[in-house]
Amino acid sequence: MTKATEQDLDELYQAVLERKANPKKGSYTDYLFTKGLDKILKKVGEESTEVIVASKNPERSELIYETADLLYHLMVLLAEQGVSYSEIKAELAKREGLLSKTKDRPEIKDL
Ligand SMILES: N=c1c2ncn([C@@H]3O[C@H](COP(=O)(O)OP(=O)(O)OP(=O)(O)O)[C@@H](O)[C@H]3O)c2ncn1[C@@H]1O[C@H](COP(=O)(O)O)[C@@H](O)[C@H]1O
Repeated sequence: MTKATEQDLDELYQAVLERKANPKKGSYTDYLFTKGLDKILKKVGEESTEVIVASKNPERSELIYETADLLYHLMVLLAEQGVSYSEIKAELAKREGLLSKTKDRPEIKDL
């Protein structure tokens, strides 16, 4: 468990999964699961746009806020679609291996 002032993505994904397994009245996460995939996709789209807009604002706090919103909605999407966050981490780890092998291969460095 990270300290109370931080929440990592594993913990966030677990909290979202827990809410899916045990719906709670008044919970926004429960509201999204009840509305279903199209609503979740709409939120992912909106939050992605908000990250783009925030990136143009010199005030970094807006980008931090909108990125947190996007990551949360992505975790809800993964849970809805039955994809675990561990699978995303495994995919990233595979790429790390791939990219380290490309270091001596300038012709594929842009992969
Ligand atoms: N990390 C989040 C989180 N980030 C953002 N949000 C919610 O996402 C919504 C985004 O705001 P918007 O203005 O875009 O959406 P809205 O207008 O309220 O809703 P829509 O009408 O667009 O559906 C807000 O209601 C936020 O409260 C979150 N809601 C929950 N979590 C975490 O999810 C877990 C489960 O929480 P509950 O949802 O409270 O059960 C806990 O760990 C929470 O910390």
